[in-house]
Amino acid sequence: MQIQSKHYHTIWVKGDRSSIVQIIDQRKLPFEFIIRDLESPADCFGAIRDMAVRGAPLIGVTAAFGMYLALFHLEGKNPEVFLAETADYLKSARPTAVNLAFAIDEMLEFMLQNLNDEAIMLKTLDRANALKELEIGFSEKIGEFGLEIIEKIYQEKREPVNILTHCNAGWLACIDWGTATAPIYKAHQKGIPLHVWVDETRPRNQGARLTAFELGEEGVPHTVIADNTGGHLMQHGMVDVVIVGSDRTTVTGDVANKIGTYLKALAAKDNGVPFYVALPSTSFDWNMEDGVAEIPIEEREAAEVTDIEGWSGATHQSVRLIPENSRAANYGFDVTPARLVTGLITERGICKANKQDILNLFPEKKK
Ligand SMILES: CSC[C@@H](O)[C@@H](O)C(=O)COP(=O)(O)O
Repeated sequence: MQIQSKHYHTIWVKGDRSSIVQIIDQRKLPFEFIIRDLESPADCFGAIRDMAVRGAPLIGVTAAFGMYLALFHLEGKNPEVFLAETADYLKSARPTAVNLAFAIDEMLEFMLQNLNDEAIMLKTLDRANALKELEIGFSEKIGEFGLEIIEKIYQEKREPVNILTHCNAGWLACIDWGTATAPIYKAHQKGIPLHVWVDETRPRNQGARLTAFELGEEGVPHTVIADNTGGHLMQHGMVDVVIVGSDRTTVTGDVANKIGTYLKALAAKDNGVPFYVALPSTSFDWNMEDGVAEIPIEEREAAEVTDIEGWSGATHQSVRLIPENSRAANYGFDVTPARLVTGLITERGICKANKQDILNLFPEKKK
């Protein structure tokens, strides 16, 4: 059963019930469209850890709403201590995406400053909503800058532009627009003919399930491929550009993104295919210099590799994929060194993946 076309944000506060935050549960898409209520920091933690919400900007904003929901659970507690503990707790939900710590730190600072304000509920809600709008605005700007890359390729080629992407860095991951997908949506809206190669993105298949769903909803021509196909396509001139997202990019331009991204970057380098990373400034780690050595890489349950989920008719099923006595490892992300990255598409423009160029774009981050 394919769900009906509908474009939502991926998180919002429930109409007249400001103590309830709602999300689209991404675990059952594209076959089931489920909206879930989050009513506490623990609900937000669970949604992030179990990947009902996922994608760097969205998990940051979900945690921001988690901090807001903490205000409904203050009774009998020391507010300063409880909020600081809640911040640490939410930060521990997933380790790699830096947007999580960014959003939580912003919220904690704001809430501690306004603890004695009788309008703290409203003000904190406004702050969480402002972070949500910030991410949406960043994604849209990324789309405008990234459009220039696709447009230039089309002007030279005069044939549909073939773009390869990995995982889901789309509106589901970013509340609206997406990072890697925003340039694609902008180009499609402008009438530039294009086609997207969608890596399935084992083990959780965010490409096959979510990116393909998104592109289909928007009417963007696309083809889902097994994860190992990209190199072959690049060798045969079938990819004009690779655009991916990022969970954490160092100030030197090393890029952590979904496992398998690094191999795509290597293949792109070997074949002279431009490899772009689209990311908002909230996905930069301004304190890290060496991505391979320093970025914490999430390891998830082996069951995501040993078993595979699918839908048979209206039934959701999970089946074993590997021998009962074989072990499985499940690294969630890898790091693509800056030397393999053609450019970073940010909300302020496109820059090379090196410290000088990144800080020229974000001079306020210079130390
Ligand atoms: C703008 S989304 C960038 C990344 O968050 C995305 O590419 C990705 O790797 C998501 O991983 P996920 O494990 O699904 O949260």
